[in-house]
Amino acid sequence: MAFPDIEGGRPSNIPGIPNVVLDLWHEYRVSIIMTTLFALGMLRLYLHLTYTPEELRVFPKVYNKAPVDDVVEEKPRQSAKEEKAEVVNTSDAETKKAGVKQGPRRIKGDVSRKGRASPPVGNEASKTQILVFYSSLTATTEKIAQTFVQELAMALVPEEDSNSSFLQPQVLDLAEVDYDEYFITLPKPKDQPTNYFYLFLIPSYNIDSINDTFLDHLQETHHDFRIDTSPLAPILGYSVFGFGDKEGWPTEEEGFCFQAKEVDKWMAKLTGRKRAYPLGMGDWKRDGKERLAEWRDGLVDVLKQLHLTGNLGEGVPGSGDPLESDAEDEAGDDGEVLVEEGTAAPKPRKRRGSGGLQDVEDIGRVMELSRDDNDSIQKKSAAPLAIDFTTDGRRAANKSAPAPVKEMVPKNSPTYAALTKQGYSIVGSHSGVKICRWTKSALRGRGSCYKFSFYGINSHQCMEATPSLSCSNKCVFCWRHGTNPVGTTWRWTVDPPDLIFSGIKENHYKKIKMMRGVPGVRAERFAEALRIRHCALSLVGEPIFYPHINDLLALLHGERISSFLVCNAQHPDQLAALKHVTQLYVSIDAPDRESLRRIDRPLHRDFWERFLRCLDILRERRNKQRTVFRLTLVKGFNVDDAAEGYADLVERGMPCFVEVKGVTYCGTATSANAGLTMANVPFYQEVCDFVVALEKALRRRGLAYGIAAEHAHSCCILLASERFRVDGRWHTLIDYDRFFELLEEKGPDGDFGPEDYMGPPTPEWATWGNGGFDPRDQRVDRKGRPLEAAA
Ligand SMILES: Cc1cc2nc3c(=O)[nH]c(=O)nc-3n(C[C@H](O)[C@H](O)[C@H](O)COP(=O)(O)O)c2cc1C
Ligand code: SF4
Repeated sequence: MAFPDIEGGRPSNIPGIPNVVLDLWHEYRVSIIMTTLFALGMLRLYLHLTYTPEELRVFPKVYNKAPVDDVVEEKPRQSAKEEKAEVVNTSDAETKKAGVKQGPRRIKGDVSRKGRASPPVGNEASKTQILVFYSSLTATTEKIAQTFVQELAMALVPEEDSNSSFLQPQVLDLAEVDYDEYFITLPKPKDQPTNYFYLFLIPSYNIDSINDTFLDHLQETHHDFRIDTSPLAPILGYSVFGFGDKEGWPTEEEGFCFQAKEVDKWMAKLTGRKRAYPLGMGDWKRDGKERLAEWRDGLVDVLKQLHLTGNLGEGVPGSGDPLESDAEDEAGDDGEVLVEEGTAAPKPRKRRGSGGLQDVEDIGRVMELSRDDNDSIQKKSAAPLAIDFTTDGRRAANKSAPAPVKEMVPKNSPTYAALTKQGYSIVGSHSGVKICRWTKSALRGRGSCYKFSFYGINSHQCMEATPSLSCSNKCVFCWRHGTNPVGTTWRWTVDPPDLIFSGIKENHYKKIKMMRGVPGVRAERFAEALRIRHCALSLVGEPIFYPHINDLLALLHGERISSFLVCNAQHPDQLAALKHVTQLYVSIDAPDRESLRRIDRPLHRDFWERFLRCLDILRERRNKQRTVFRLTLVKGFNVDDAAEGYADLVERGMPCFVEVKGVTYCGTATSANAGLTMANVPFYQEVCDFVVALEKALRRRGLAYGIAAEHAHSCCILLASERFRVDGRWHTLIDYDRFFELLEEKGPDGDFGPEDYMGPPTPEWATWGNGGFDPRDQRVDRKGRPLEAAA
């Protein structure tokens, strides 16, 4: 039906709209649309300029208290520094007095990435205020906190020292404090410039509690885009201790101390990782007091150090040390032979930026560069001034031998720089020490190396070192290949053993201390790690190459540090002259002459004769030294049909143990020379199959060996002589105290043997078929994600 047109009586096409409107629309629609859009735009702009956003309620849950709502006057901008986000708090009383309307707090200003600077520590005018925050439902922690603060005061603020730079520590209940005042900004100092140090005593509850509110607050603060992500960065440091109950929550996975872990995590974020001491944890019914005392002592040391040096020390934020990283170190550990990501043909490699870290494998390249670029250290030192320590120990000591002239790794050489960048500490001119990845892993409760499962070595108390960075082999699978000085003779200056001993210890402890701020480090293990109990002399190079190896061993043993010495079976004279070590390894990289030549690429022409002589020496000394054959399996090189050949060697050397380990893949760089790839790394099942075949081959020869233990995590299996099976149970662990007693009683050449310091039975979880992962720890993947414990 058509409608009559108003003007012309023309019927409209759209029902209900007169034609005149439509005509007007058609004529002016562009102008109408443009005008409307412009008007809308103006309106939006107006609203934007005049609208005041909803004020922030950072922490709505404040206990039975009126919220402290601070209104901040926006200050005129004066300088870039003053453009930081600023949160101003006043107390309730002040707020009321000023007549300020109570309401949510306003935060104005730009987001700042850096926290307010603290007054310089150590400055006489500035004091350090320790605040001990606690939560408590059933009052245990409250009581503990009161005593704890007194103990802390006694250690840091002695009565006789009225000038102490520490103020009396204060204890604060998290159920009572105003979180805005302590956990968004810092409390305003009263009389003098004050630095704050936060400590937390946190029990865990799996029910709704003050802890949840507190944690919510920390989390919200961190995520609030209006607040600096690290608003607590100005504090000097923090540390957390958790209480839990192992009866109800036996493991961390089951919730033991889970809220202390959370507080630690969020405080790390809010302070810009100022964890001054590792997270401590204690079972209030069992070891709580002891663990707390240990944690307190560690903290007191850190605080004293802080006041001496003005900072938290290396490895803790501010130092820029790579150890701060949460990432696991990829570098190899003791005797862990790493296959580099190989390519068939060598390719020219790009030089990295000078600031970048070098890979372990890059040392080789740097060494080459050092040879070329740096006045050819190696070429110069190749002068005929050699003392051959590898053929005859007595000749080596001959006074008529020309004096050595060169340092093996001079301080100003690129090799030195590359090694130190790698995390090696070079001690003297030819020794090195490096904190091993298992040491770090154990400190963080992420598992220990196989030596814990097999021999009871605590990885976090183990130092990995070598007195000789030089070696006489060029093994194809060695990640050190081409990187270290090589030679059949010692052509360098010889450092005294005491210098090496004190240097390796000092550097090891320094590296351990750098782990203090690393996430996940456990206070208990950290404290234990400050006492070296074991030394793996195997890091790089050939320890037995060092002319005073026996003296160095005596120094280690003198401090009751056990010695695991790994040698490459190329120095029979040194081996024969070696005095007692706790465990003596010989690397057995191939079952026959040709394979050995192909794999180890020894520098000695008579390598096979040397090798066999070493096995004979081992056999002769098997009742004196605790001997081990170390087999590293590299698929395609020394695995296929090799069991019989290895069995022959075992028959000849009759070691106490045979450790079989799959080569470890390290896919961080190309090595080229080795030409090995991931395909050369045997699967664990293949290692198992090999070991079973080897055991059978040994039994066929009438040799009494059995598969005693395994550590699937590092692809390592242990065959043991039946000498170490007592009453049907394997006894592969070592009684270290007994070893030292025997040594002290009978001397380094004394007449005692491996059975004399045999330890208790191998733990069930470590025996063959049970995986071997330390049940106390949490297994993680390379990215730190929890994994199921190895079956
Ligand atoms: C209700 C309740 C829940 C708990 N939940 C846990 C827990 O999840 N994990 C844990 O390790 N301990 C847990 N515990 C143990 C407490 O953390 C431990 O007893 C602590 O010492 C209590 O401290 P307090 O007396 O200061 O409240 C819980 C205790 C209670 C009473
Ligand atoms: S023995 Fe010591 S150095 Fe060797 S892997 Fe284990 S922890 Fe590391």
